[in-house]
Amino acid sequence: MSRPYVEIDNVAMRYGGVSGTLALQNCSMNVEQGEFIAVVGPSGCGKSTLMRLASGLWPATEGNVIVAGTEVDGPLPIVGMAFQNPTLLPWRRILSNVMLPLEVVPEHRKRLRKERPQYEAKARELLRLVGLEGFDAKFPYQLSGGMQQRSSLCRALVHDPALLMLDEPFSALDVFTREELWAVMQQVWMARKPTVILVTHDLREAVYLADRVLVMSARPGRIIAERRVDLPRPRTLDDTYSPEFQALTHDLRRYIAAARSGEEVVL
Ligand SMILES: Nc1ncnc2c1ncn2[C@@H]1O[C@H](COP(=O)(O)OP(=O)(O)OP(=O)(O)O)[C@@H](O)[C@H]1O
Repeated sequence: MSRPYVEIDNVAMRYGGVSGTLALQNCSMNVEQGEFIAVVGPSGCGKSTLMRLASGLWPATEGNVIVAGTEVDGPLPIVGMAFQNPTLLPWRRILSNVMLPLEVVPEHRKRLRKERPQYEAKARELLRLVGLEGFDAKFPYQLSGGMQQRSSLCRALVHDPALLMLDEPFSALDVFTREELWAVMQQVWMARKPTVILVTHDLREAVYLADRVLVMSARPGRIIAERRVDLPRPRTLDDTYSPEFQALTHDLRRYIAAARSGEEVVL
C-alpha cells in the first residue's frame, strides 16, 4: 500500500517557550492523496495550529510532519491556503489577486514570464467556475464579502496546489452564500482532486464536503474520533436533510460535546 500523502505523527506544539500554551499533544493523523478531510473540534482546541504545522508555517515542538514522503521543515510551495477572511490585496484587481501565488511560487514565477496569457486564461477559468466571470478587472472593495471569498478560493487554487488547506473559509459568510460555495468547492475538488484539509465549526459543511471527518479533543488538541462519509457524490443540499446525513452530524455533535466537557469519547 502506498504511504499517506500527509502523515502527522504524534506531534506536540507549544507556543511561547516551555511555560507557554500547549496547543497540541499526541496529535496524529494521516491523509491519503486526493482525499478530502474535515477537522472539527471545540473552539481553541488547536485546529489552526494543526494547519500551520501541516503546511510548514510553524515547526512542531515534538513529533514529525511528513508530506509527500518528505519531512516538512519550512513553508511548502505545493500548498494553497484560504482563510476565514479573504485577505485580498486592496490595491490589486481581482485577476491580479488571484494570480498572486504564481508570482510567489518559484516554479511558476519563471513560467509566468513566458506564458502569462495561458496563466491568465487559467485564472479567468477559475473565476468563471466560482461564478465571477467578468469581475476580473474589479478591485476587492467593489465585490461583496462572498465574492471576495470566492476570489480567495481561486487564489488558493490557481497554482494547482497538490495540498489545499482551508481554515474556516466560509464561516464569515451568510448561510446561502456558504451553501453555494460548498457546491463550488465540491465541484472544484471533483474536477482537480487535490488533497484537502478543511477546518470548520460547521458539521453540515464537514459532512457535505469531506470523505472523512476528524474530531479533535479540547486543548491540548489531538484526534479523538473519525467518521467516514460514504455518501455518493456530487452531494446536494437536499442530501443534507437525509436521515443518513443527519445521523452522521448527530454523532459528530455528540463527540464534540463530549470533547468539550473532557469526557472520554466512546466509539
Ligand atoms: N501565535 C500564537 N501564540 C501563542 N499562542 C497561540 C498562538 N496561536 C494560537 N495560540 C494558542 O493555541 C491554542 C490553539 O489555538 P488555535 O488557533 O490553533 O485553535 P483553533 O481550534 O483553531 O481555535 P478556534 O476554533 O477558536 O478558531 C489557543 O489556546 C491559542 O490561544
